[in-house]
Amino acid sequence: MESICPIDQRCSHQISALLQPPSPLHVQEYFEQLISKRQCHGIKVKQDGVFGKGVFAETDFEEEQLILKDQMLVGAQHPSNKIDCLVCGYCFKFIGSIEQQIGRKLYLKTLGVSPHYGCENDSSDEDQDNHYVKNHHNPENGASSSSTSTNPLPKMALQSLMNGELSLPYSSRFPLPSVVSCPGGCEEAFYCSKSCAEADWESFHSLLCTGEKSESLSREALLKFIQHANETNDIFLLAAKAISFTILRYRKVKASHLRKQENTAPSILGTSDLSLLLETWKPISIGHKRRWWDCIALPGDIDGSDEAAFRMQIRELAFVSLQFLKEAIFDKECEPLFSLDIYGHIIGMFELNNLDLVVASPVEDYFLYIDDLTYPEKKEAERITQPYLDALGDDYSVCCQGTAFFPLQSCMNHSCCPNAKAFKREEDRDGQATIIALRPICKGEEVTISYIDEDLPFEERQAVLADYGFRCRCTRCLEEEP
Ligand SMILES: C[S@@+](CC[C@H](N)C(=O)[O-])C[C@H]1O[C@@H](n2cnc3c(N)ncnc32)[C@H](O)[C@@H]1O
Repeated sequence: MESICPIDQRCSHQISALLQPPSPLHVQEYFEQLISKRQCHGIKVKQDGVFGKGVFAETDFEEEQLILKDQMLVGAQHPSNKIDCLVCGYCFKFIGSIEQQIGRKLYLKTLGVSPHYGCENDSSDEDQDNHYVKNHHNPENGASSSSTSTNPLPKMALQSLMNGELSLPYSSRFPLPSVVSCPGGCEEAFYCSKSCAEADWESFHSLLCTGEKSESLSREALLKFIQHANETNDIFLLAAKAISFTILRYRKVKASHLRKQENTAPSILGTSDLSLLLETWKPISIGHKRRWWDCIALPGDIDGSDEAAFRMQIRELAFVSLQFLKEAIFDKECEPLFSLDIYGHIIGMFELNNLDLVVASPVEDYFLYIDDLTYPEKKEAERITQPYLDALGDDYSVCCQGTAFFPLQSCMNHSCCPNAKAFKREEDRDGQATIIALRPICKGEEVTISYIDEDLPFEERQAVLADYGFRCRCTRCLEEEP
């Protein structure tokens, strides 16, 4: 039976205001501000294209020229990747040291810590056919953890690597920022600097931290929410970040308004302000969205006659997740954000727009550097490094992987003959999205990327794009359509 969310009924007026597309003027102003902040003046977002919003060149670009570096609005490392890579929880740069990266990964594996922070083998089969998990727009090289570790090393050696007692040859050529702990004491989030720790705390983490300084209502409920997300779909963690971001912005803006009007009657405190909520929700309101259970493609192994039941199952999954989240961080003044309708639309927005978050690993660079040394330095170095490389197996090169919503990049439409692509260059070592021209692009031309492998045949491309909720009408598809 369908679960009823009382907030959907109670706040129907506010929910429809939140889901109303912002006016073209507001959209224009928002993107102009973003473009100026990002200093990527070669592009413009236009709203009147064939596919809604689109990004257009305001200048000529040469082949391989950088078009855009976009900062994410919300993003997260996949839980399963947290064993492989220790990265800043805000900017996603690798942190610690080469020794710490290697030691930590091997140590956690010897402890049998699984991607879901439980016992190994308890969930991997489930993942194989988990219909709720999807790969997002894949920029490039998304190497996945293959867990082919062969030769385990003694725990003592790994601990020495982690705590800095043991250093590996030439590792000082790959310096990483020192690890800064979470100010809330959760021991789950780490940062590259105090400023990243503070920015994350203020934007998202103060409500989602499970440490003793957490500002959540219930750390137990938060832990249940996180566990449920880790066991089902980590997109819920991203949705929680979007909600937390909006609540924290709402409180900040409201406090500053109140400071400005010191004489305002105290009764305004505690009353909900829809226009303020709409203002703080604006960055999310602008993203193209549909309800998750309406837009998700029907998996190939589900019969068409079971479609309604499948969509209901997804809706129920979101409902369960939302109940945990509500218990953990509910805010009466932002009540509509806890409606199932809004939750579904936030997740749908990620489904339709997100880009894979990929940051190359310095551990891979390190081993490649050792491999490139010449005799006798190489032999000497490998005497020490080879056991670690053997223990890591294929996993030595696993990059940071996650998913993120990028406000400007997400306005780029898809083409099966794109003129640009998401591509991390050697120097791009954090979570920003980087868009590069694939060929010369003239001023006025639309900048398009491919969300999928465009080398696939026509029907297969359409099947993969169904996951993104549309049938492609790019020039190539219109020509190839039978
Ligand atoms: C990531 S968004 C791109 C920005 C979007 N046009 C907007 O208005 O926000 C992807 C959505 O744009 C539309 N779209 C993008 N490329 C398309 C294409 N080649 N053919 C048809 N629709 C496309 C689809 O509605 C798709 O779900």
